[in-house]
Amino acid sequence: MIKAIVTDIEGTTSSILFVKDVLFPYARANLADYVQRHANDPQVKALLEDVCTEVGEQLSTGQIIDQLIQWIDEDKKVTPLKSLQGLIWEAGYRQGDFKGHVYPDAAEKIKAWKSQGLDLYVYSSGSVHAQKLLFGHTEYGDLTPLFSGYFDTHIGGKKDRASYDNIAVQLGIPANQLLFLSDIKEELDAAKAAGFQTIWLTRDSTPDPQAEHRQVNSFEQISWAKA
Ligand SMILES: CSCCC(=O)C(=O)COP(=O)(O)O
Ligand SMILES: [Mg+2]
Repeated sequence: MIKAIVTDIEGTTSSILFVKDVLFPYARANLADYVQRHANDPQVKALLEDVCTEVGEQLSTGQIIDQLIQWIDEDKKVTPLKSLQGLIWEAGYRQGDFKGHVYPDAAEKIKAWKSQGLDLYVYSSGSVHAQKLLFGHTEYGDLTPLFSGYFDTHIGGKKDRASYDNIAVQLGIPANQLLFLSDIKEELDAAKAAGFQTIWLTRDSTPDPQAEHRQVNSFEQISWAKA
């Protein structure tokens, strides 16, 4: 029996191309200007210090910007980078430069599950702020009221079993009553090791019935046995 669903974003509810071709380039193009203008804001200042801690040395603002750009280019899931990206995307969403992409089948199922009484959570490498912005600005309107909570890399990396142990403890739900949805096998392996049920979104390829986690290419195909 499933009590709650925890979903990934990129490649699962939302297109990889939206993240890679819209969000990441927008953050890259606006990063230097944003950091220079906000370097003394307490929140940004703390994030810039976290970058220095992460690399293990004191860097100038220019060096921090270069490091952040390198991490964007390498798609590194480093917590201060993900937090800064969220702050930069905020302006893009508010100005209407882009909308948060959500596949129609995902939007429909998320609404249906919520109305059936399931609790829905997000677990993404994007910061909680970025997650709320994406689901708050979709072509189906604001989907954030459908979610009961959000997790990002502050709880741990998505390929680490301990992160899923922590999520289950925080939710107060036995892991075997939690369903995790993702497009990345290593994330699903970690969730399964923690006792979660798992479904693998393949989106652009035909599901493989022999795969280690049940594969589907649309939320429409997601179902489970009712105990
Ligand atoms: C919150 S949208 C931006 C997604 C993002 O920054 C990212 O790194 C994708 O991570 P995910 O864990 O959703 O695959
Ligand atoms: Mg993903």
